Amino acid sequence: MKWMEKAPAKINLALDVLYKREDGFHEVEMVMTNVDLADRIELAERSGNTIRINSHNRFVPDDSRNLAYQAADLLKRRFSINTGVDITIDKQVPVAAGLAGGSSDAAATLRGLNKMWGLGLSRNELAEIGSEIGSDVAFCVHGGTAIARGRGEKIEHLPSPPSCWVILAKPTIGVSTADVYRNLKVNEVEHPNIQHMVQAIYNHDYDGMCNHMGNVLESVTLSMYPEVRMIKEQMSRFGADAVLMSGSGPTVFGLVEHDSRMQRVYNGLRGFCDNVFAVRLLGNRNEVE
Ligand SMILES: C[C@](O)(CO)[C@H](O)COP(=O)(O)OP(=O)(O)OC[C@H]1O[C@@H](n2ccc(N)nc2=O)[C@H](O)[C@@H]1O
Ligand SMILES: Nc1ncnc2c1ncn2[C@@H]1O[C@H](COP(=O)(O)OP(=O)(O)OP(=O)(O)O)[C@@H](O)[C@H]1O
Repeated sequence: MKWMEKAPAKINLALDVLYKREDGFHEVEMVMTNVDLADRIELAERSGNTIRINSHNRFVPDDSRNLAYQAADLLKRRFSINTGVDITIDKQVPVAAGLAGGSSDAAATLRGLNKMWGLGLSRNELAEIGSEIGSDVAFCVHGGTAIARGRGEKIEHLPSPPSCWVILAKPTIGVSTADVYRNLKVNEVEHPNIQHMVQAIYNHDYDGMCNHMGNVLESVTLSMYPEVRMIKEQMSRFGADAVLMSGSGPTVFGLVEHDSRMQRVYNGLRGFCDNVFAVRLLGNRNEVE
């Protein structure tokens, strides 16, 4: 029997870092939401007791470094499962992009194996297990739109934001999340107002959402990689309503309300950047059911 799960990408509409903690992680407060760009995960029972990763993408590790592998391994150990699993990853989300592709694959694997192995775990239980793999996994288990706090694992659900187009543009560099956090000087950056973003979402206020986007990690990545700044500038020039880097980057996203404007921004960016996507903001939890 085979199980299919969707693993959608996330963007950070707002990302604030409050302070560096004693465990080396940073205390964050961020508003995250899913977009309609997703990997597809196929899970199949496998004879023997091993986990095998299949992927056609050369940047995706096929061993225990893969976050989907780690998700299966955690469940197997914790619940003494003695059967194997084949995990096939149809990679659509760019790798090392700031879009939580690997975290979402891990989350989809947890959701799928929970069903396949009949574990009966709740979303909260799966998210707690997922947060051992990475800070973004808890959000990805739940999906939708949420405020994430702690190191990213404390999730408070929000309603869906106003619907719009999201243009994603990823320059051909990979960014190390650890490097970006390491280079952040919390007291020297401009902090976004998370409460204003949350209020805009509750009010279904598109302009408010655009006006309160902000990411403290952006200035760090921009100073390390000038090409990210160039893409931001181009996206604004072609007419996106608001433009921001997602997570630790390097992907830049632009929100666009109107279809006609979306084509102009998309076509304009294609001239500068190989990896450009025009997708819808999802933000609805049912998308990962
Ligand atoms: C940038 C974001 O993607 C925004 O959603 C997340 O904060 C990072 O999530 P992630 O990639 O799942 O991060 P993890 O795999 O847990 O951590 C990678 C590295 O980032 C740093 N890190 C991550 C999360 C956090 N709250 N504080 C940190 O300092 C740590 O050095 C850690 O070793
Ligand atoms: N299933 C996976 N898909 C993609 N990359 C993976 C996966 N598992 C492990 N990795 C490794 O993780 C690294 C980061 O990939 P990923 O696409 O998750 O980054 P990201 O989008 O920047 O994540 P985040 O936004 O959570 O920081 C890659 O360089 C890759 O080696």
